[in-house]
Amino acid sequence: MALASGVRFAARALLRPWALLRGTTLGRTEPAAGGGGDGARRFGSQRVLVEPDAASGVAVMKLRNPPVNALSLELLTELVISLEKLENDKTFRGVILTSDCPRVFCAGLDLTEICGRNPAHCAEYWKAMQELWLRTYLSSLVLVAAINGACPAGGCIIALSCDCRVLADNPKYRIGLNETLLGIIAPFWLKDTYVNTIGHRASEQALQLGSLFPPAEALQVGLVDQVVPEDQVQSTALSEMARWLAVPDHARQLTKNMMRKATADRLLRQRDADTQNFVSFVCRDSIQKSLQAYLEKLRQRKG
Ligand SMILES: CCCCC/C=C\C/C=C\CCC/C=C/C(=O)SCCNC(=O)CCNC(=O)[C@H](O)C(C)(C)COP(=O)(O)OP(=O)(O)OC[C@H]1O[C@@H](n2cnc3c(N)ncnc32)[C@H](O)[C@@H]1OP(=O)(O)O
Repeated sequence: MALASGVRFAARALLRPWALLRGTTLGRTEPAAGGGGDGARRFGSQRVLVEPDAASGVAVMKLRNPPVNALSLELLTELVISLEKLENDKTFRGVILTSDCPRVFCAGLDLTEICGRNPAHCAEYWKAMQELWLRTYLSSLVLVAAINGACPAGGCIIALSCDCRVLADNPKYRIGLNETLLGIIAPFWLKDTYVNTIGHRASEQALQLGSLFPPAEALQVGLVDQVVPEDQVQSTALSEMARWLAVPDHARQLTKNMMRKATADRLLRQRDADTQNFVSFVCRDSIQKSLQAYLEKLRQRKG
């Protein structure tokens, strides 16, 4: 698809400067425990584990950046690269995104990447965040989020950019965009994604209040498509995947593109300005103070 290859090109251009990733071992392939043939070989990187099943054309991609899968620059980069690898391999038609960390799907932005960092680092970090969103939101693959833990803010961004969301029924696993409670603001493209998913009024309310929805409410508002017992998240995600894969790829992909292109284009048109806004916003003294205070609170709150 022309758009997808355009984004792919942009991703490659953007990714080049990150070649010197700290401690990254990309492209490693190893047999899965107890696995045998090609379909059981897994690959990935330090922070993203990919379990491909060639027979079904579905890969399970697990975030593993303990303790809470905070979106560090490395994790963002490794997610983009792993997804690109699967997109370039015609064997694969779908990806299930899930967490390898207990109780947390993804804690959102790694606040240590934007607290006390210089503007150049914050800019590099935000570009990586934009890239992951563009890459997932416009992916030609079917993406199903198997949300097996808490899913605030940036975690919710990842889930929202998938085609379908299955959430484990545990009251501790709340999902939503809680940015305002940290004294920060969701960027326009994230707001757009929220509105596209749950509608204008519900987004207006949830964004201002920084609502984190427990499973039943998340289902009711349309933030997730299914809520199931924790031990059925993976199997339900696979059933959902089968439903989406029953549709011919070209028709589904063109329809996805038709539904999402305008939202993505809005960011593509003003990506640099969005980065500058982010940097000047988070580097303000007052915002740095709120982020530091929030991090401190998180560190003191145990259990
Ligand atoms: C006017 C101009 C406008 C311009 C606007 C432009 C741009 C907009 C600006 C910003 C947009 C940002 C969009 C996205 C934002 C985000 O994602 S912000 C991050 C939000 N995330 C959260 O609020 C989640 C915080 N974490 C938690 O609530 C919990 O940790 C949990 C995920 C529910 C898990 O709980 P639990 O299992 O109990 O684990 P702990 O709380 O004990 O945490 C373990 C350690 O992990 C550290 N940690 C947790 N979250 C983060 C994080 N997000 N970043 C970094 N570190 C994190 C926590 O401090 C613990 O560390 P220690 O073990 O104590 O060292």
